[in-house]
Amino acid sequence: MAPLLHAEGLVRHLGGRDVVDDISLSVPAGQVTCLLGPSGCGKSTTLRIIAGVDRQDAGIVSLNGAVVSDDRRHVPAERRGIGLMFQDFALFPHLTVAQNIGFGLPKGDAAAARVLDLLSRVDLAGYGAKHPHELSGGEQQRVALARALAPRPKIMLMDEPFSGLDNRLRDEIRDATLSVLKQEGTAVLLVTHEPDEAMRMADEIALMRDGRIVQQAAPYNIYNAPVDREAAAFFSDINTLRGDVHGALTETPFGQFLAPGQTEGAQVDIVFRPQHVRIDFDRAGHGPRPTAAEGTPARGTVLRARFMGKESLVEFLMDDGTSRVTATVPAVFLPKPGTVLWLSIRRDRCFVFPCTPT
Ligand SMILES: Nc1ncnc2c1ncn2[C@@H]1O[C@H](COP(=O)(O)OP(=O)(O)OP(=O)(O)O)[C@@H](O)[C@H]1O
Repeated sequence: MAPLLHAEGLVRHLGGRDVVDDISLSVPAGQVTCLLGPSGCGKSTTLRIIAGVDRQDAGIVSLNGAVVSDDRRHVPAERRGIGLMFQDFALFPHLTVAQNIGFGLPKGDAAAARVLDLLSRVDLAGYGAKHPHELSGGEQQRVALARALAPRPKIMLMDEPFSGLDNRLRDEIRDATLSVLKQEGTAVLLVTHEPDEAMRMADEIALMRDGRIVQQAAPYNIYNAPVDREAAAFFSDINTLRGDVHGALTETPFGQFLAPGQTEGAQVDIVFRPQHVRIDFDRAGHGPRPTAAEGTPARGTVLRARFMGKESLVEFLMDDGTSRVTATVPAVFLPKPGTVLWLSIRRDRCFVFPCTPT
């Protein structure tokens, strides 16, 4: 089946550079895709081009199998059959909640029934006669969602739709929004700079950097098979051990790692997340035995330990005198600085990348 949204080779020059630099992207029916990346990487510009509120310098946008924008054609935003939701919900202050939701619908019984149905779906049954100023931020967000969904768009384009909300409310509203979008079967392209939000919402994440998509995959795959060190670091803290390649192997305090495809003498980074480090006590200068899964353990000295709420973060200087490793441990584990402990790392959770500047 053809994707609902397909963008091919999008380019946008702004301020003397390509802020969108050859973006290609597809969103299938009913699927949530998150455009994720740091501030300024070009997410919003990409979304605005797809919405039709900005125009690309090169590339094609197709919706439902029909080209809506290329170098000759440009269907305006309001005729693309898309739902739009931006950071500021921009409800009409002088209209009631029901009038806001029904704004884009032809007047009639069907519209009234659709408004009532949406009010109950977003858990605001009975709120139809209120005005936006009488609602909390979370309630206003739900009205904006209902308004965008009212004309039954096949695709919703959302730009940081939860960023104006209180932290405590955000998770709840994200889940509720996702459930309404899934019930309606709407495909979604959602822009966010928060990895947690993308992991929570997305069927697929398109990770952006400097105007390009560097990796597009399901959340599990993007987290567990990042394309490079920066992609790994975008989702959590990471540890990096740098080493030289000799005979396709790299020596580290945790034994040798395979560095396939790397040239002799090149530098590589062995990257792993703090939650994949296991800590053992020192037994008169010995640690645990090496295992196939965890490889050779290495000894380190605690530099600092901090309690972070759900877990503790312990930083080590390894016995080689230069490598530093951070481990996260569930609950409270606060060894004193200077304590000697042994660390093992999950070999299947280590990534070997060509060295990039830190
Ligand atoms: N009209 C413009 N003129 C010049 N530069 C622009 C213009 N609009 C955007 N930019 C620049 O293009 C880059 C990409 O902007 P964009 O808003 O798409 O990024 P973003 O990834 O959505 O960032 P954020 O998460 O901060 O919104 C930024 O560096 C921005 O300063």
